[in-house]
Amino acid sequence: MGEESHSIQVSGMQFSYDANSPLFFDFSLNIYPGSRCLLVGANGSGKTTLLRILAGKHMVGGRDVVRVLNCSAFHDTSLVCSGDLAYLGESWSKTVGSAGELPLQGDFSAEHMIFGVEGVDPVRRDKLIELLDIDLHWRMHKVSDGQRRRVQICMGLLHPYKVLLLDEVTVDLDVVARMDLLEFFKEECEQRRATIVYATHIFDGLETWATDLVYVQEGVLKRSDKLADLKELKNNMNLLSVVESWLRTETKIEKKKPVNSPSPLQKSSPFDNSPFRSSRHMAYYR
Ligand SMILES: Nc1ncnc2c1ncn2[C@@H]1O[C@H](COP(=O)(O)OP(=O)(O)OP(=O)(O)O)[C@@H](O)[C@H]1O
Repeated sequence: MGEESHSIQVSGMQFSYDANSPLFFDFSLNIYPGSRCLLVGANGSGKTTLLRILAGKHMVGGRDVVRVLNCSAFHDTSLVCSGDLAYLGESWSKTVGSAGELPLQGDFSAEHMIFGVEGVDPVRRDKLIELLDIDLHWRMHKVSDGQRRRVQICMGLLHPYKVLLLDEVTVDLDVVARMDLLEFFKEECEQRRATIVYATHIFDGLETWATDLVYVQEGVLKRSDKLADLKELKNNMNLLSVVESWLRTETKIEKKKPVNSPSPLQKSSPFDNSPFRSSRHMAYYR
């Protein structure tokens, strides 16, 4: 990577919701331009919080602690205003970036929403509308969750971001829309050296998509690896199995495992009624 500077740089970050128990303590992370970085971890491990901190939604320490594109994520509002930093979070109302804070839903069209975003390259806009298969006549109070999500994603991507933070945004999309969107993101990273951090529990198709894997456990950075260097993948494990094994080790479920229960590396089923299958593990299938 030579002397290239990081697009995301977190140095010794501390953050707590509750003064008595810090979620992040002395947390550091560096991500290079052009990376497609998967952010993984159990429910409650801090992924959403980390993405929100990177998106400048929480003030954390001084100007040097959380840097995005060489600016302070919280203090330099130009990052978001310019569209250089885009964040697509869980809910419609949380979306920031080029699209700004969006209204929830109402009796207006998808066209009204999308064409209301100013300063947009029409070619990019048309490409996104086609990619996401959006019908501009959709009335936003009548669409399905997946259709609403498509419009949200479209608006969040209208400006050519340099850093994109994704928090489980593909969860409502059908498989075709999800794969097309992932391919689009890949192109954006390769052609423009955009950086993507994607928190997800769904690993289908990501072995060949992602370049980096960051694993967070209860606010602690446990792993930060190039996918190409992951020995488990080289040994023909798939990504789901790798992450599953890390999480199972973390929760020490194996200690309780009865003799006939499946191997921890075996792909689990959403219909498995095992008493050891807590709701956190069902999250793989959300
Ligand atoms: N607004 C909040 N106030 C207080 N505590 C919070 C708040 N948001 C999150 N937390 C706590 O911070 C921890 C990390 O939550 P976070 O949402 O970042 O986890 P996550 O890894 O994104 O989880 P998931 O995979 O379920 O989305 C959890 O213990 C959660 O209860």
